[in-house]
Amino acid sequence: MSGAKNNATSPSFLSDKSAKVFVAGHRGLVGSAIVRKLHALGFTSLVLRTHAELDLTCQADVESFFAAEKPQFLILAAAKVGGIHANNTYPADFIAVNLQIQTNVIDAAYRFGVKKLLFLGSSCIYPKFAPQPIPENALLTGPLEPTNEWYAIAKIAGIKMCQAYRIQYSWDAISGMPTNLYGPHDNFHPENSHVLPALMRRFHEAKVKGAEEVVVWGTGSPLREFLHVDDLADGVVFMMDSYSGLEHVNVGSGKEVTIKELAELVKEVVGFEGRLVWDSTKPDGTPRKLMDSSKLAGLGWTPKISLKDGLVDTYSWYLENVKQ
Ligand SMILES: NC(=O)C1=CN([C@@H]2O[C@H](COP(=O)(O)OP(=O)(O)OC[C@H]3O[C@@H](n4cnc5c(N)ncnc54)[C@H](OP(=O)(O)O)[C@@H]3O)[C@@H](O)[C@H]2O)C=CC1
Ligand SMILES: C[C@H]1O[C@H](OP(=O)(O)OP(=O)(O)OC[C@H]2O[C@@H](n3cnc4c(=O)[nH]c(N)nc43)[C@H](O)[C@@H]2O)[C@@H](O)[C@@H](O)C1=O
Repeated sequence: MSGAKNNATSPSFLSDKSAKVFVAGHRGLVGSAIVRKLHALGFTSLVLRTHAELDLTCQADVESFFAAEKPQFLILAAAKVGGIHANNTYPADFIAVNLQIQTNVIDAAYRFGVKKLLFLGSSCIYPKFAPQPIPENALLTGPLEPTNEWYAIAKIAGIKMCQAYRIQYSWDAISGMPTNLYGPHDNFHPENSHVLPALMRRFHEAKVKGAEEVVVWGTGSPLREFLHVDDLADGVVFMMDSYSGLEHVNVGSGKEVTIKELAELVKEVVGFEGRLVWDSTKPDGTPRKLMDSSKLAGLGWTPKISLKDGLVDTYSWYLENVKQ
């Protein structure tokens, strides 16, 4: 990353709590956590639009929105998101919708005077067999995991778009790469969600029905790193205030578990007492994707919420908000 004009900076994010901040995707897992965090910090002028109010895949509508609202800061948490099955089943949606949203939003944000933008990618941008823990510079060093390469290609394009606008226009666009996330407002869809909310719902429903077994996908051997979304929101605000660089930044917990260990933990938190049955016809995906988050730690940020505490918090949210 040498030789680039990458020193664009903007005024401190936290110094003006009345600044207009557009949180795109504010009803999702990540966007809602960022809104909670910004409200707790005293931000008074958040700009929020649901998907129904503003379809970010529509360039003309995005332009009209920016022309009218002129936000000063932008956190891009709107995207087409899903677990391994959804990624594998709807590749056209994952590449097209994500390219459309991020291209429209990043370009309009620059042209309509946003001072700083943070783009959210994902740990799936890295090669399937990247060195572990995965450093930022492992990007584009090997083939991607096939189950999510369409989504990953879109996310890589988003990182590169932020870099290109920083280099050509000295514009303060940064990218954060979160690991697998979970928490309140997650998607608990039985097939299209990520593993943690999928298992929480399946164990809960099995407990209520008195079922003897629950099916879990794959072999149980893949390793995953999980971060509570409130930690991510804290990290995003930290980056908005403290990071202005060309390279994307990993945001992880630094702790990994096998899917089998995760399943046992979710089972315990939910209180399901039956057996686990492994469906090895379902894909395992990447064998391991622990990120090296030492760059963010070196800047002064570390996560706080343990997986066990985060699961208890998420299950209590699920009981109050989702279960029938
Ligand atoms: N969940 C995870 O484990 C991880 C997520 N990330 C990244 O974090 C970001 C947020 O993900 P997450 O919160 O989990 O996703 P969610 O699916 O929970 O939320 C996505 C949000 O995007 C909005 N949205 C989707 N399509 C459009 C559209 N065409 N126009 C306007 N808004 C739209 C949705 O709006 P509405 O609610 O109104 O429909 C929703 O608020 C994404 O960039 C994702 O890649 C990265 C790593 C892991
Ligand atoms: C965040 C990340 O999320 C996706 O990648 P992933 O990490 O593979 O995500 P996942 O949560 O869906 O699965 C994790 C593991 O868990 C196993 N597994 C068991 N039982 C269930 C189950 O019931 N549902 C799901 N979804 N998985 C299950 C599953 O077989 C796999 O081995 C990317 O597509 C991409 O979107 C991305 O960036």
